Parts: sequence; structure tokens; C-alpha cells
Amino acid sequence: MVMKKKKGEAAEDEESGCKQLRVKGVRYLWESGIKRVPAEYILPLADRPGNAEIGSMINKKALELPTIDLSLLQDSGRRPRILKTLSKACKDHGFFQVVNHGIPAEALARLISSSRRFFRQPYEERAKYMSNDIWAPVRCGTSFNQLQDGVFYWRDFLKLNCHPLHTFLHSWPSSPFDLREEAMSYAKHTKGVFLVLMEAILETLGVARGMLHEFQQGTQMMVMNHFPPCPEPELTMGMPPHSDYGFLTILLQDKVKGLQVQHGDQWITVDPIVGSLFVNVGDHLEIFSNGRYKSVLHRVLVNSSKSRSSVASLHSLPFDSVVRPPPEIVDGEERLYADTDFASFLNYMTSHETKHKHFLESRKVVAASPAAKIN
Ligand SMILES: O=C(O)CCC(=O)C(=O)O
Ligand SMILES: [Fe+2]
Repeated sequence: MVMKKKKGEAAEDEESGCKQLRVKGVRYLWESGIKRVPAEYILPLADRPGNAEIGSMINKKALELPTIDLSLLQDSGRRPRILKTLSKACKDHGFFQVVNHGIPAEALARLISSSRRFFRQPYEERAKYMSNDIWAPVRCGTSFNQLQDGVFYWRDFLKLNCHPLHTFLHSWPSSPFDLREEAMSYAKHTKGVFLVLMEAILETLGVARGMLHEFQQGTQMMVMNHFPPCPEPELTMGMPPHSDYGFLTILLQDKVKGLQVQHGDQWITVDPIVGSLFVNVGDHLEIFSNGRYKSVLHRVLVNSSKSRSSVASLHSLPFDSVVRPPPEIVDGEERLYADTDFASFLNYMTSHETKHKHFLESRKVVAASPAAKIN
């Protein structure tokens, strides 16, 4: 005999069902057929993207993204002009797109396809890599910073530590069968793009290129993001406004729009050229350049009909290196930020809700106390 449940019990069941699904990731919530976003995902009114805003952002003529043709950097006649564009983009925008980067379009398409198939696997396959340990070299999870999020975000992710590749490769997921190979190839390619860009950026900042070998040995983290459709996209987000910690983030996205960057007092929807890569300045480059180059706030919106995939590759100095402006940059100039390193960032992540530019702000030297400790 089937006993009819009382209203309260049914609501409780629904809540605990949602909790179980939430742990499994937002893909499961979406596939369960929910028509409403569970309460844990609903942002306070002030933080919501807002219907009107989404509409105006998508209809608005997109900002023309500063574009760097990487192949022209090798051309000594054209290099000075490209460096000028690069410097201006890092100063005024904190982002740009890169074309003619040399990564075959097929390799990019294969990586997106493999990443999609990873998130489509049954929970048990992904559960093998789920961890609350922010130091874990492979980490699968959901939301933004699961440990600290007051409100959950509509995102599932896989983070892969990529440096040194030979140490970590064997611990990456072996299913789908091609994920390791495609991710490894993309990691090598993006490291190359990062080094070409850093060489150019050091030149624009007047810093000796001898530093480049440090970037060669630098940390690299790959983040595969999956944003399933969402029944009420105006109430939640895929990722909150945040800045990335490293020097540069190189981002590959599929054709579905969702990424927005802050420019002036507006959120601009990024509408990239197919095959291009989107690059944004991170906190470490802002600290290194003593504020000349700006790490940019960005966020991800979701929509009710299409899932979206992106793969971010975050690059910085070696794990133990101290990030600080070199003498060429702070020659007699006041320091804006205290020194930092990767470990301080990870420790910060485990104890704070890392929205906006909180980490960078935590490194700010307070003007009123010139004797502020720089460490
Ligand atoms: O999905 C995107 O477009 C952005 C992803 C992102 O910001 C990140 O992984 O840090
Ligand atoms: Fe980001």
C-alpha cells in the first residue's frame, strides 16, 4: 500500500533529494527535470544578473575586444605596434583575444568534446576525483569555492594540475579515453602561448627577458568548466564576479555566450572570434606590474536552453616563487601590494569566500602606514 505523504514531509523529501543531487553536481539537478532553482542557488537580489541586464548585454553591440595576432609578434617590423596594443589592452581592459596562436582548430574542438564527455559520465566516474582538498592535483567539484560559498553556483568543474606534466599526467582521469591526451596537448600548447605573451609583456614593462625561464618552470592549472542549462538563469550564475590569481589565464570557450567582463561600470558579454583564445590578466600580474596592468573582474551567466563548456589555463611563477614587482618596475615608486606566493593564495581560498578581488585586496599596502610589512 502506498502511503500518501503529508505536505511538510514531501517538501522535506524534495529538499534532501536536491541536496543529494547538488553534491553530484548541477548537471544532475538539471537532468532531474526541476522547474525551479533550489533555494541554495538563489543569489541575493543585489547580486543577481537581472533579466533586464542580461537582455541589454546580449542585444548591445558587443565591445570590440582588443586583438593580438600572435604570428605578427615574430615580425620585427610589426612587433612594436603589437606590443603597444598589448600594453594598452593590459592597462585599460585587463583582457584581449589572441588570434593566429598556432594551436590547430581541430585540437581545440577535440578538447571541448572530450571535456563535455567527461561531465556527461555517470556520477561514479566523476566521484573518483571529487575532493575538498584544495591542494589535490586533480579535483572535481561543483559551484565556485564549494568550501566557502554562501550561495551555490551553477557550475561543475574539473581542475588539473599541469606542472610538471610528467608528474601529474598519470593521475588525470582515464575516462573518457582521450581526455588525458587532449588535455596534455592543450597544456603544452597554452604554455607555449603563455611564454610568447609573457616575453612580450616583460618587454612592454621594460623588464629583462632573463626572467622568462622562471615562467617556463611556472605553475599551470587547467580548469574544465561545464555549465548546464538552468531553469531560472536570472536568479543565479555560473560563476560569481572574480579575478584569477595567476599572471595570465588563457581561455577556450565553445560557441555559447556566458562570459562577461567588467569594463568601466559595465558588464560586457564576450563574443569571441571563433578559434581565438580569450586572455585575461590575473592578480599576480597586477602585483608584479605594481598596478600598471589590471586583473579583470569577470563572471559567467547561464541560460535556460544550452549547456556551455570552457577550459581555462591559469599560469604563474613556480609554486614557491615570491610574486613581487622587479626593481625595473618599482624604481623609487611606492609599492601597491605586498609580496605574495601561491601557498598564501590557496590558504586564503580555504578560509574566505573568494568573490570579487578579495585576495588582491588582502595584499594591498595601506597608504596610511608606509611601514606596512611587505611580506
Ligand atoms: O567559463 C568562462 O568563460 C570563464 C571561466 C573562468 O572564469 C574560470 O575558470 O576562472
Ligand atoms: Fe576566472
